Amino acid sequence: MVEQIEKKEHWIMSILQFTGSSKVPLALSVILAIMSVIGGLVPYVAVYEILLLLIEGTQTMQRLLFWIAIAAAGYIALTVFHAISSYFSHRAAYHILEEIRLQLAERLIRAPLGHIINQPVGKIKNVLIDRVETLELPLAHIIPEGISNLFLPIGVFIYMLTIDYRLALASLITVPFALIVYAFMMRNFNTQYQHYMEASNHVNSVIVEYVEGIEVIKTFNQTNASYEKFTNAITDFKNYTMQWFRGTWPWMTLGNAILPSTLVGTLPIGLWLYYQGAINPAQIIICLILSMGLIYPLMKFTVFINDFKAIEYAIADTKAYLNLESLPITEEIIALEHYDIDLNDISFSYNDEQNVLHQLSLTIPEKSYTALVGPSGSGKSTIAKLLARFWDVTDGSITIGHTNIQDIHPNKLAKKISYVAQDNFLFKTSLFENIRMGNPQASDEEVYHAARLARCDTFIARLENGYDTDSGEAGNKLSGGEKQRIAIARAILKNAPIIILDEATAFTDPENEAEIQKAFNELAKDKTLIVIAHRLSTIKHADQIVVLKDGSIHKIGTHNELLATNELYQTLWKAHIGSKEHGLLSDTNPSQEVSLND
Ligand SMILES: Nc1ncnc2c1ncn2[C@@H]1O[C@H](COP(=O)(O)OP(=O)(O)OP(=O)(O)O)[C@@H](O)[C@H]1O
Repeated sequence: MVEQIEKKEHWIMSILQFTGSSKVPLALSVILAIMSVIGGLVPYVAVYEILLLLIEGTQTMQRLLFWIAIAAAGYIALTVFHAISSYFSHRAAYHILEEIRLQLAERLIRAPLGHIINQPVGKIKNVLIDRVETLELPLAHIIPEGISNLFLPIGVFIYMLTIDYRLALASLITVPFALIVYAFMMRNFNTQYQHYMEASNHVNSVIVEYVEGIEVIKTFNQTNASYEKFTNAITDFKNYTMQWFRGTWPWMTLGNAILPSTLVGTLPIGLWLYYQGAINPAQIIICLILSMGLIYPLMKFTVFINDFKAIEYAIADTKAYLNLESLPITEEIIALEHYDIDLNDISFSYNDEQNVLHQLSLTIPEKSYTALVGPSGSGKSTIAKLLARFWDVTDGSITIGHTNIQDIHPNKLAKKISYVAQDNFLFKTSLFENIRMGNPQASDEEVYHAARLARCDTFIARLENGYDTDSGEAGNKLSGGEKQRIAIARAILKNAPIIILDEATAFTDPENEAEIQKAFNELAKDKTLIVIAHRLSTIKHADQIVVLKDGSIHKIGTHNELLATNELYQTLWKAHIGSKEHGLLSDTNPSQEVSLND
């Protein structure tokens, strides 16, 4: 993700855009941090005054107590203002993180769903959780600590100038030398940091791949090769960071040794001025003390240089998602009178280069049953996803009830279509709540009824906690077919007039498959049904079967018409029957075969 660092806008400006209602806490945090710095200067002044009293011999208990009280008040102000500044900066930081995450979630919902599906889950999670989280620490700490580490030395230096400007300047004698060393150390910082981020992203993706693919790795006995890739990535990352560290460490040590050696200037010059009678003992003592503490806060501030880079990269990654194009959304609510679907001369390309659908036209009458068949890659799933507006068509239009789906508000469209995929996602809650998601207003009885219609009740009853079983716990115990039946129950509850069904390719259990068919039948009653068919025997009774080839409609007809006249359909049918005979498909027992219209 390092490829597109946002150059146009500085990250500070980007962060300010996310501050929203936390602008006031943020401003308060800055003001209080400055007040804390001023409080931090007071004890130095008090010590100087006490020194003066002692050297001049004018001290009285009352005067000494007065300055001690002033010093204590300054110290208390430093601590209290710093603490409150820190509180406000944390509040602002959490608010900014919340704002960024909400905006990201909003943008993900508005972006073409296909774009999101196309992204590796690990990458989105990485940005939404980890990258955004990296902002918290620096954002919360930069204001109170950054301001005090930067402004306290500046304040101390100004105070030294008021005591004796020559000693003040003498305290900076080492700074130019240290800066030269640091400049040398930082000469490749941007490039090195970019490489570091690349290496870090690589190692993260290899780890995610290793964990996600562990089943395949084991099945195909890839353990050694994959483990080697995994360990190599980790070792390479370690080697890279070590090499970077080795390259900078000597310079850092040298710079850190030179920078705080302020006594190199203040001690000889101070003594010389003292013997010249140009300054008094109080001036030399306080300047020596101040000069010794002058540089350390500045050195602490350098820690933030790394944090600034981390923020810059996190903001760039975040903005890459925030800048995702969003589907044009109409706010107008159009009432749909009926649900005929028309594909008018549609073409579609996933990558703006090559069309995968070519000027395709199709009419799907309301409450009819349409099956999409064709060789792998012919465009069946693409059509289904375009109907659900996961993407917008590149050319042409799709209408429902003569209304272009682009003119239907996405929430409304979502209400009208149930998309039952092969790989059905169960949310991390009970199976009962997973079904209820189809219609959050549904009563408990309606949920049970939908589950019964979708033939879920028997297998759910087998689970120890029944409907209350957590989906995570149940996930491992449920077959793909059983999960699909949960999705069907959800869709039955939703009761949308249009059903798109991606028929599962691989269910080996004939009993399960017959149950799925029965569940489909319940779902399909009185609905416009579009099935992406992988098993032709299940769609024999479809009103129309659309045979697709290379992204175009090859032929449309009923099963019998196509079997009699269409060569491609005959081939597909033979292949299907062949695989049945060879037991590759489960529906070997004709008695189990239940058509959708049975
Ligand atoms: N997300 C995607 N990004 C880019 N290209 C894609 C994407 N999904 C599908 N394609 C391409 O679009 C074409 C049509 O694919 P599609 O998945 O619609 O075919 P299909 O008929 O459903 O195939 P299958 O029966 O194997 O599922 C194929 O060439 C495929 O490689």
